[in-house]
Amino acid sequence: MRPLLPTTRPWPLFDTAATRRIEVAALAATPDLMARAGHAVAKLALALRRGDGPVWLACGRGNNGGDGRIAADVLAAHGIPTHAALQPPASPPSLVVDALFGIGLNRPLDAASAAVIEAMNACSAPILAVDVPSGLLADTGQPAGTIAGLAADGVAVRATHTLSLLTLKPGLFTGEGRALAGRIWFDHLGVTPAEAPTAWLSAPQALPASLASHHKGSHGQVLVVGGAAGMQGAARLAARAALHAGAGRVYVDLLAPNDGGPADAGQPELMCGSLAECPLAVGVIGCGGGPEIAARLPALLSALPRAVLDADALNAIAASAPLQAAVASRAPGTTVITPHPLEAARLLQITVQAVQQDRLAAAQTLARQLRCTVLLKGSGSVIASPGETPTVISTGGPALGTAGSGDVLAGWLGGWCARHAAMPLHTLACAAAHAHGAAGEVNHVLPAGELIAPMTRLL
Ligand SMILES: NC(=O)C1=CN([C@@H]2O[C@H](COP(=O)(O)OP(=O)(O)OC[C@H]3O[C@@H](n4cnc5c(N)ncnc54)[C@H](O)[C@@H]3O)[C@@H](O)[C@H]2O)[C@@H](O)CC1
Repeated sequence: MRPLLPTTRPWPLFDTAATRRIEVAALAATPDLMARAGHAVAKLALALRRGDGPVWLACGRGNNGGDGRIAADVLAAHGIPTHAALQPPASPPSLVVDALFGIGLNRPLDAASAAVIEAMNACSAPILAVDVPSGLLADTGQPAGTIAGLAADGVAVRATHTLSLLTLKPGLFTGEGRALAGRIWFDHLGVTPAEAPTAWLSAPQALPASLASHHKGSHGQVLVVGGAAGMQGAARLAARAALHAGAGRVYVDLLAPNDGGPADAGQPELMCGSLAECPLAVGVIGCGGGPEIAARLPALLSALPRAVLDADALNAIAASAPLQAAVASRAPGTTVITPHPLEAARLLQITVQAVQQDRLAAAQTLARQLRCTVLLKGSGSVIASPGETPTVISTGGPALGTAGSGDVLAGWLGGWCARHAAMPLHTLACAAAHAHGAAGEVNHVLPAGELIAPMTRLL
């Protein structure tokens, strides 16, 4: 057994309904699934235990608790002191096994359950969550919350490790799931699902290498339109990213007066240009665009063959039904939008909380409404396109939470759309988001422009 991430292969994710169907189908041939699950938990528990104290197994009433009770028996058979109860042991535990709730959690927590979760979180020992950290919804990666009036709303186990059993669940990889699950392990219990996945978990994607005969004309053009007064850096970051992603030519159309100056004094390869000069370019539209971008959008949306729409372009589209219709009427497979949760909320006319409550559903709804690829940013970015199984990005971290990081992603994606013109936008969006996330997995502050060099090294 080894931790799942980082992964070199994509993994299928299955929501609760699919997991239950898989479980029913598997139980016919493999009636000892729970014994397998309990043994897997015990095996990992043995490896994670720190010190000589008892292993505290907090076991709920359902099958998640059943896994925990079998693990307790296996550990005891190995001579490990165990404490299978909802109250903590008298002496500090060497490991906490959270087997309170798994995929069966389907309503807000009551005070008693919240208290058990808080007691687990208060332990200094590592916490191994069985299947899903208790309190977290397996489908969405959001805490189930507590019944009205409890102070501990949103309480969930903060696991150091989670052993996902039978299937991998989407909620472990998006929303709060990434923060609560800790290091994720997986045991398929010997079952190969026949179901189509609910979503895919991303892996690095190899893109086609250039041929020796390729030249700058083969590598496509990008036109970045944005950079209103005071926000020109956003457009320049996007343009630099497009350049380093390998676009043959990158033009910048700054919305603030540039008085004949260079597109970017620090990056002489970038050129000034406009829609009239490069009508066949991939558009990267909206980075630092301000309200001024709205007036440019109708012409850009009707002319450019491929477009990445970001930031203020999305705010303008959210505020205008004709612009929404213009996006939706573009040819299928030619448009990507890259909203963060607030931009997605504006586009969907719902709250940010509603977007975050079910990020997969929000991205899929937007993709359907605007008939385009949606890259919903945030912890566990989600890519959805009409007719495609969505992808959850397995990379990323808080270092990406800085101004300009989204501009780099939009520009990079635009660069890849230009260079790899034959590849589907959905694939390119997944690949770009994965690479961007991988570059951001550092434990130090990372100004957005400094994402570009590690992304280049990942090529
Ligand atoms: N059946 C099997 O053979 C297998 C079961 N597995 C385990 O079984 C788990 C699913 O088991 P269950 O379907 O029994 O579900 P759980 O064990 O997650 O919990 C179900 C129980 O909790 C109750 N409940 C839900 N939300 C509650 C709340 N907020 N407050 C209080 N009670 C609440 C439900 O009414 C139900 O009684 C998986 O997560 C996994 O750990 C896996 O080991 C795979 C094999």
